[in-house]
Amino acid sequence: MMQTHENRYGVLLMNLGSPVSTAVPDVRRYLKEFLMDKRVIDYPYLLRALLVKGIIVPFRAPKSAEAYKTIWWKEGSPLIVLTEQLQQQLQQRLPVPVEVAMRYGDPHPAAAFDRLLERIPDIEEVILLPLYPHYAMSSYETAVEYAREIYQKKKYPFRLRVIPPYYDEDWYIAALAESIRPFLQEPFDQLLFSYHGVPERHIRKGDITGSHCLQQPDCCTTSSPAHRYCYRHQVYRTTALVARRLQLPADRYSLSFQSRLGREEWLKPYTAQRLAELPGEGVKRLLVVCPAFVSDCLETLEEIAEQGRHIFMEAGGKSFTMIPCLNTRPEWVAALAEQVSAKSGEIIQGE
Ligand SMILES: C=CC1=C(C)c2cc3[nH]c(cc4nc(cc5[nH]c(cc1n2)c(C)c5CCC(=O)O)C(CCC(=O)O)=C4C)c(C)c3C=C
Ligand SMILES: [Fe+2]
Ligand SMILES: [Fe+2]
Repeated sequence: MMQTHENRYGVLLMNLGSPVSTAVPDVRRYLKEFLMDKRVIDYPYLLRALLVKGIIVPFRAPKSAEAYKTIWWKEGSPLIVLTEQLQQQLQQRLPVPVEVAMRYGDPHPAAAFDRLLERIPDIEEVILLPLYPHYAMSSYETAVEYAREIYQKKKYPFRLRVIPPYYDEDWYIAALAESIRPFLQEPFDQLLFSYHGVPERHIRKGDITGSHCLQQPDCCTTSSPAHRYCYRHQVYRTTALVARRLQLPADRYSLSFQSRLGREEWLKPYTAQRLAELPGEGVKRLLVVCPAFVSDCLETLEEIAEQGRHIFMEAGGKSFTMIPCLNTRPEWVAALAEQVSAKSGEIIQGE
């Protein structure tokens, strides 16, 4: 690849990560790393260690391993395979190197930074593109802070630029809405936007005003500087913008939160509960989309497409259609390529 001054940069796609296999010890190792993250389970270290290593992981690892077995592909974890395919597709559209890193497990961000440096020894900038459209302490924030820590510790010679959360950006909304549009051609009663949940406490903790989030029912639709870090506001916004673009009336779509873990109150309504209730409310033909995930993964392929479908059909549903994540849709790849080329992100380090 011929390097001019303008293209002495590289791209790093960052996603969550998966276990290396569906064997219980591998799932245990992955869950430990994931749940010991202080931004995921944000209790004091000793309490977190006791809870995670003593209670959650021993019970959850065998169950999660079984769940992973139902969705695993011959090439590996869908999340990893789809992220690598996205990398390859993006690479075909860009004149600069594209690498992948995961927040948990492999490939590690240090290995990805090293590869970028190897591919362009005089590289000036790395653009970090988190594959999370919304800001949450347990997703976007932990990925970016982890990459930043490694970047600072290893004193890399390039700048690090980060693409901010894109939950309300036209290029993301257009790609998401157009991925949904073909599914609206068949008769349906409602489109459910199911987002990964987080504890309500995380939302209050991230409130930079200290007095806005979850203090009144309409906090997320009342303008506030807190929204920059409010996951609930951001998913409401994505939903409203996609619905507007698709001209969906208010009674044809709704929003819920999935994947709750533990006993705390998480964002509501819970997806599993709504799936059990919807048929009784006359919603018999359901479409489901999961916009918190860019790549299909355990939480879409197993929790929604398998378990969620079962709950809905048992409750009297007639049809359940799962809309795939953006994965490697050409419009999505093209939109990402354009964003990266525009270098519109914030320089977080090395200015
Ligand atoms: C306290 C626990 C968790 C929080 C908070 C959380 C937030 C969060 N997670 C994602 C995206 C993904 N999570 C995935 C799996 C997964 N999530 C948790 C726990 C929390 N997530 C666990 C324990 C697991 C592992 C599987 C299981 O045992 O249920 C995945 C899929 C990974 C895969 O390999 O396919 C994704 C993706 C977001 C976006 C988020 C906050 C908004
Ligand atoms: Fe999760
Ligand atoms: Fe809010």
